[in-house]
Amino acid sequence: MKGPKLRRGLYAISRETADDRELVDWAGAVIEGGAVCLQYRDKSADADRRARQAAALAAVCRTRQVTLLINDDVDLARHCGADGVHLGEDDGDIADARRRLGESALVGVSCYNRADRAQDMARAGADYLAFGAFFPSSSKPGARRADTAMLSAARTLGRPLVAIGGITPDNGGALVAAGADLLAVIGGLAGTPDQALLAARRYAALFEALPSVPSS
Ligand SMILES: Cc1ncc(COP(=O)(O)OP(=O)(O)O)c(N)n1
Ligand SMILES: Cc1ncsc1CCOP(=O)(O)O
Ligand SMILES: [Mg+2]
Repeated sequence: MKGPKLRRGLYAISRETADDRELVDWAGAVIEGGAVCLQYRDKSADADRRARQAAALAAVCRTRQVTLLINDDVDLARHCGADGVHLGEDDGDIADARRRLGESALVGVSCYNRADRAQDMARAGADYLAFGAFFPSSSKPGARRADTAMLSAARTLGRPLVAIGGITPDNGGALVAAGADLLAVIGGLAGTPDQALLAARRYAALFEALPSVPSS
């Protein structure tokens, strides 16, 4: 039996910060603005900070009933009680993550601009397929680029689709119209908590304005 469900909407990804309070305030603001899913993404080698911050986000997300995924790190996801993990092509496989996290864990994967990988990952049981970067991203300048045709084609795979990379409230509508179920955003949610809240509202509004694209 599957546990947490992935809702359609804004998928907010954290920026790295040494300031725990700033991270928690940001999380509260984007959730208030309508984010349905959060990802803790910290590529630092500071294991104590990662454990502390992931636990803090887990507490916020539990209280607000928002899905929490951890980037890259299955052990951290298990220790903090997150709903699951996000895995890229070098971050381990779905079956191993499920063995370690349990059957009900959510496991989302990066597919970049690769239709073959998306098909393989859908077969392997990914809970969502992420494509991108759709636009230049200052958070990940070297990210491979994808186009909206990939999203439309991936509707046949029957999995929720996530779009990432340089997404703003102004360019995100085209991705939702092309079939994205979630928009994953880092830089567009930067700033003070008030700024993050207002930006989150604008992303969330894109999903209210546009119906979900049926799987073909
Ligand atoms: C929702 C989402 N999509 C893609 C990524 C990128 O994952 P990956 O390619 O493993 O790169 P890093 O984020 O680990 O640098 C993501 N994190 N989240
Ligand atoms: C992690 C990642 N993978 C592809 S683009 C990207 C960064 C997304 O951040 P932003 O929303 O600031 O472009
Ligand atoms: Mg990764």
